[in-house]
Amino acid sequence: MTTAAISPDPTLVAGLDAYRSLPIKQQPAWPDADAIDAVRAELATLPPLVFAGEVDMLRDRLAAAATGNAFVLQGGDCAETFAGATADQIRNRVKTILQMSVVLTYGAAMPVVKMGRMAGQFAKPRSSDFETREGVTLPAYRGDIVNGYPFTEESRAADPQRILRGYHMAASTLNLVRAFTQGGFADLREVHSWNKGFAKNPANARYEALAGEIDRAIRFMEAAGANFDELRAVEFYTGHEGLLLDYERPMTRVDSRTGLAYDTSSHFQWIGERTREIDGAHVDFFSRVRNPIGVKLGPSTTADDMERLVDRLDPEREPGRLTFITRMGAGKIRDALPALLEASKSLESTPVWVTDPMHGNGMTTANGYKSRRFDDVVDEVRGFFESHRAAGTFPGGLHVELTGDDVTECLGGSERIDEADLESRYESLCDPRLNHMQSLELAFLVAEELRAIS
Ligand SMILES: O=C[C@H](O)[C@H](O)COP(=O)(O)O
Ligand SMILES: C=C(OP(=O)(O)O)C(=O)O
Ligand SMILES: [Mn+2]
Repeated sequence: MTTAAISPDPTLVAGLDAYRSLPIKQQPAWPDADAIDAVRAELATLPPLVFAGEVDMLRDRLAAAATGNAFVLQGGDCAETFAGATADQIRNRVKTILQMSVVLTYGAAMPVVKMGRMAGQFAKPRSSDFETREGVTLPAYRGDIVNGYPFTEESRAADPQRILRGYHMAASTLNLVRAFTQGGFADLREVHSWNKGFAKNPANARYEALAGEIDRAIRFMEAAGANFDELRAVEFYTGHEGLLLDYERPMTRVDSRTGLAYDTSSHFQWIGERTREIDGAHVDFFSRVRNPIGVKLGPSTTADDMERLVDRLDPEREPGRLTFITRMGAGKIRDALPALLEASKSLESTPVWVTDPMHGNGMTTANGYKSRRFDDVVDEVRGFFESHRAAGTFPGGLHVELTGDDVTECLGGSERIDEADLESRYESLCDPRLNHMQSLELAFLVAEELRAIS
């Protein structure tokens, strides 16, 4: 039986553009208004990157995390780059997320909702609109979808053609992610092979031991007659900061099945700490799409801010619709988070509570690198679990900047990366990421925290 397509409601469509008359932050200064309009028009004709039905499925999965029945793992680069969209780098990131999720699933006996900060994480909010080097001031780098990283006038000028390139890079990244996660590579029976190719280190050895246990359990169950063919494919979702509305708006389409608007640039978008003002463009725009939406909450968030965000973004109080990603900083989380958790109890909303232990823990080293201490990351994660235990709320997920490569960007971990080591392999164009080993170490720690509450 076929169902007739629902035609778009003109009021809904007009509402999607309401943000254009609201205050908006962190957008590029496009030099040519006609050029950006032409790009928006072209983007609106290109196929969606995700299907609305998948978005609905993710909302259901997040509803399970909101109610204590699943855990969300979201990871990937701070800033994806066009040059970094290679098969090797994408595979290493996917493998790292799969490995972390095995550690969490096995440790906590709980389904893990897997999501990349991938296939669209190209736009960056910045503390300053400009960067000065040796007396020369140019526009700040805002991500590959806006301008180039090289410090020249030409490269730093915002170029709308980059939006179309960003779309195509997202499409090819997503295509490979889908191939890996649907085509047998992510089969749980391959649990050992995901560890291959990574340098030997203590976290890998611990992973290998766990993979051995999983293997034995699978062989036992297979011998007992279980059919594991369902393990061949895994659900893997994509998300990125919904920052550049000249990308998000043209990617938003009215679903012919339901007549509702979906931002088809990815399954999930989050609103950043710098763009979450209640009467601003971003909150208005994302209040009108059906995707599950995240909001970053920094240490200055008040209970009132949170309540107003719930009213705007989750008026129906629908589990899975809203995710709060807290990024307080290790020194502040134990003071800032408990009050929000308490206040949330009277809102009849069930947000997914996710910890981002990266963005509140930035520092600059004496030799000039943006970095983070692994110990601070761990401390914030512990503070997150402690606060939830005390409040009786569910710590529903982890959001981290990571790469599957052996970079040296964050300090510490059992490899004891120090300031001098940062010089050997610092590749991020924005914030420092956990490397493969630090990511696995963190997953083991989170699994222990989860086991303690289950
Ligand atoms: O990823 C987050 C932000 O874009 C980043 O932390 C901003 O960095 P900045 O302070 O160097 O602009
Ligand atoms: C910009 C980011 O974070 P926040 O909005 O929390 O600063 C980010 O996640 O890259
Ligand atoms: Mn970042």
